[in-house]
Formats: sequence, C-alpha cells, structure tokens
Amino acid sequence: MSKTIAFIGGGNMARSLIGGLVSRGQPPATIRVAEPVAALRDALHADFGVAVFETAAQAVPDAACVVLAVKPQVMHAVCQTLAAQVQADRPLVVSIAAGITTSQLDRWLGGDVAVVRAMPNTPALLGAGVTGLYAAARVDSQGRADAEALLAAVGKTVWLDDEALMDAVTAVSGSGPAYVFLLAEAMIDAAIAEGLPPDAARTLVLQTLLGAARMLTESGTDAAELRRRVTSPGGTTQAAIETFESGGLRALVHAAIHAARVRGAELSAANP
Ligand SMILES: NC(=O)C1=CN([C@@H]2O[C@H](COP(=O)(O)OP(=O)(O)OC[C@H]3O[C@@H](n4cnc5c(N)ncnc54)[C@H](O)[C@@H]3O)[C@@H](O)[C@H]2O)C=CC1
Ligand SMILES: O=C(O)[C@@H]1CCC=N1
Repeated sequence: MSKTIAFIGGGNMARSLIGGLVSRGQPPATIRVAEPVAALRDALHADFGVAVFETAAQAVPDAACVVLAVKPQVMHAVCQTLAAQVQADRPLVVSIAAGITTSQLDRWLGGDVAVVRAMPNTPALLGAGVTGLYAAARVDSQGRADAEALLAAVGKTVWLDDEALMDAVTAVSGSGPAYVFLLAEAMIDAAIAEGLPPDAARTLVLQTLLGAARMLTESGTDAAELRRRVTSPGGTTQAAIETFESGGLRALVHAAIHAARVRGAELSAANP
C-alpha cells in the first residue's frame, strides 16, 4: 500500500508494523507516526526514516489510512481528538486495539466511518506476522483491499465475517507470541536447572523452537503426527509428554486463551 498511512501511537505493535512495512518496500515518506513520548518518536525516525509528530492531529491530515495503535483504555479519548479530521478527510481507519469494536470506533469518530478492525502480532517486524481482520459494513471493496495490502505486507492475513470472533483471534494469535516466549523462558530455566551452561541452554532451546515451528509450517504434517514421530515408545519424550498431560497442559492452555478472550470483551465493555 503506497498511500499515506498515519499511525496513532508509536509503541511496540506500531513499531513492529512500521519496521515490517519499511523493510518490505513501503516508502518511509508515506508513513507518519503520532507518538507523545519523544524517545519513541526519535527512535522510529532514526530506525525507519518515517515522519514523526507529537500529536495525532498533526499526523492525520491527508492520510489515506489511519492506523489506531494506542491502548484500548485511551482509544475513546484519542478518537475524540481525531473525529473532526476524520469526518473531513474520510480516511480508511484501521484499529489494532484489543477488544474495541468497530461500532464503538465509528461512534467515537463521529459516525459513518469506514473502520477495519485488525489484530496483528509482533512477528510482523520480521514479515512473519499473522493478522485477523474484520471489516465493518461501511468499508467498501477498495477499503478492504487497502487493509489487506497493509497487513499482508507484514505476514499472513485471515478475514473473519463475525466480529465477535476477533476477541478469540486476539487471544490466540495477538497474544500468542507471548505464550511461545513463556515456553522458551521455562525451557531455558529447566535446561539450566538440569546443569546445562546458560549459553548452551539458550541455543538448544531457541533452535529447537525455530526448527519445530518450521516443521509445523513447512512439512505439511499436522502437529499431533509430528509429535508422535519424536515420541519413541517407552523413551524420553514419552516421559515428558506424560508429565505435561497429567499436569493438565491442554486444559491450562485452553483456560489461558479463554481468559484472554474474556479480557478482550471486558476492555470493550469498560469503554462504552
Ligand atoms: N503488543 C502487541 O503484541 C499487540 C498489541 N496490539 C494492540 O496494539 C495497541 C498498542 O499496543 P502496544 O503497542 O503493545 O502498546 P504501547 O503502550 O507499546 O503503545 C501505545 C503507544 O501509544 C502512545 N500514545 C498514548 N496516547 C497517545 C495519543 N493520544 N496519541 C498518540 N499516541 C499515543 C503511547 O505513548 C505508546 O507509545 C493496543 O491497543 C493493543 O491492544 C495488538 C496486537 C498485538
Ligand atoms: O496484551 C494485549 O492486550 C495486546 C493485545 C494482543 C497482544 N497484546
């Protein structure tokens, strides 16, 4: 997407998206970022060459697409500061905020706004993200194509017809990288506890996760079968897997993802 994009919020997720877009050929001159924290603003300009502004009102004029990348808790207030400009310019608005619905955003921005709700994740920085997308009824085919181009530049996209499912997307793939990072922390800690030197523990765990993720995505074989192929009957893996299963790992993962989904709905309800 080579049209001008204004990011409102230049924090962790905006940084991942901007880094991914620029490294995939989006001209930095077409990206504007509003971020009140000077250090973040300066780093975005230094690292990616994008134009940076202190306030949203400075970044939005003439942007074809406005990406709302602030925390859900401040979204209502931020939208109120943008409503007049959005009503005047009619940009495509893409929100990446957890929980906040397209109808809330439309209302906060003054009504009759083309809003796409997107849930990306931080591997976007490497072009290895995945984004769930939902378009409100007001978004036309060009708006959908523009949102698709924006997020497809930084990874895979999955469109949903039912907005209620966006909280589940958030719980699975938006938050999901953190679950893998937690697993990595736990495996490294365990490896060190079993006597491995920290550097060796780190290399063994990180390359194992990378190799396993590549097998999952490149082998055409499902996760359960790949797991079976590692698990020799009566061997070491079986001992570990039985420990995970008897400890309730599957139920725990489900409970964690459910808690994240419920939290998304709470974030929406807390911002009527
Ligand atoms: N971090 C992640 O992995 C993901 C985050 N998200 C969503 O992205 C949004 C941002 O999350 P993060 O980047 O993690 O948070 P963050 O706190 O790193 O970034 C938010 C940024 O917005 C800035 N900000 C606050 N008020 C502002 C205003 N009035 N105008 C412009 N900027 C303002 C803050 O200074 C901060 O740098 C959230 O709504 C979150 O739900 C979505 C997918 C993944
Ligand atoms: O933790 C959060 O609320 C955000 C949304 C998905 C990832 N980070």
